[in-house]
Amino acid sequence: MITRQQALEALQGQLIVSAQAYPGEPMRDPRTMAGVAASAVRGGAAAVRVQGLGDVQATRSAVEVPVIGLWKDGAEGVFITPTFQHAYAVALAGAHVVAVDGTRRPRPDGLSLEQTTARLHEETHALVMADCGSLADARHAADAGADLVGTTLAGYTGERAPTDGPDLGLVQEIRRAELGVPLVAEGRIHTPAQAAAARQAGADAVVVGTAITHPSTITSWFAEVLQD
Ligand SMILES: CC(=O)N[C@H](C=O)[C@@H](O)[C@H](O)[C@H](O)COP(=O)(O)O
Repeated sequence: MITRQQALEALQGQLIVSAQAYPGEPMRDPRTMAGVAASAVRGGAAAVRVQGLGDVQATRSAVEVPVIGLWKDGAEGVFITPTFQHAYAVALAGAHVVAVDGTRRPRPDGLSLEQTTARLHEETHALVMADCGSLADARHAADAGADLVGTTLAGYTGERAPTDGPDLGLVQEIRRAELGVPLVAEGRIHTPAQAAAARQAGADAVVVGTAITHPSTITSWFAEVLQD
């Protein structure tokens, strides 16, 4: 049993690895993704982030580090754990931290982020990570009671232009705003140097997904440079 405080302390200064396979992909299978997550832990990940109830359950059994769970429903608008029911199910599946859409956009169930967070805190032991796309989102999420804020949606919501690598400018802005909640840099961190730069910019923890756990994308990076 990992307590809230232990989960937050375990993440401080650390690498979190996101292991996700997308609909229709060959690796989209809970046992496979739990194995990928466990491999990341062997390599030094202090926590893992996985998608879908089956992957959360399988990963909980496969690793002893905190599990950040989410449930993607769709691929546009508010789709990362969009409603309280999605979030509650992710918590019941065993996630220590539930990652939810942390933007200021209306949620499909009509609840505010604050109501969603409060109900999750009341009804489960899970922490809430708000996946944000801007400083205004992060501020709003911290006010709404989120336990962690992430830059996960930077460049995906129209509020900020997508950057080639991580949006370090947003990391710096959120750090400077001193919101009083841990800040997680996430999104397009593709190299160890970028992970270090995200820490340098003020992130308390860094999530790397694609560059560690998405073989078809990594393969394409190599294949592209060999073509002419
Ligand atoms: C925008 C969105 O849907 N992000 C998702 C959130 O869970 C994942 O698809 C990303 O892989 C994850 O955020 C890690 O980012 P990257 O794979 O760039 O290291």
